[in-house]
Amino acid sequence: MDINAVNALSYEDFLEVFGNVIEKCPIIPAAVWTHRPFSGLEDIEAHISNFINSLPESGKEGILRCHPDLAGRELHSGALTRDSQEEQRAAGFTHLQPEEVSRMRSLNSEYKARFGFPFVICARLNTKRDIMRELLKRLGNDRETERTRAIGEVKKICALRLSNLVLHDPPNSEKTRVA
Ligand SMILES: NC(=O)N[C@H]1NC(=O)NC1=O
Repeated sequence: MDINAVNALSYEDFLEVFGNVIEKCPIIPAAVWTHRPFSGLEDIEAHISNFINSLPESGKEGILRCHPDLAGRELHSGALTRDSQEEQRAAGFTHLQPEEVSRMRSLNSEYKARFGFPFVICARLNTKRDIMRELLKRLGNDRETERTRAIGEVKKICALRLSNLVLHDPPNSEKTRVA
């Protein structure tokens, strides 16, 4: 879909397509829709980022809490969103050894007990080994540093989800090619 097609979407259709670019937070694309017409993919991304930045800390933590655990129980129960399932598969979490599953679950619990929100990282940009190493390292952060870090990862996840939905071509390039 190119940006002209995005700008032509009704509110309902926009939400249907972009509703999960921030995991289980359709209110974010719903708020951003008001800013149409978008000049391109980066413009949508910037509006989403500004909206998130404008939230109080409790709102940012709320976004983090909408994310499922990596290698959590939902991975094999079919309860994940299609996006999350695919991202966790890409990082290698669908084929963990039993000891890796227990390690991830115990680190995830430790992290949640320390910060009050789940550990979030962009799975597509990391291998399972990187993720385990980061989880251990980030456990040493303070809550504010960690909240900021995790929201940065939410934005990376969003950028990749958006790039799967919107063509990078500048507007009208299709028409130019056809002509
Ligand atoms: N907890 C967590 O990081 N979850 C996620 N990361 C990602 O790339 N997709 C997710 O659902």
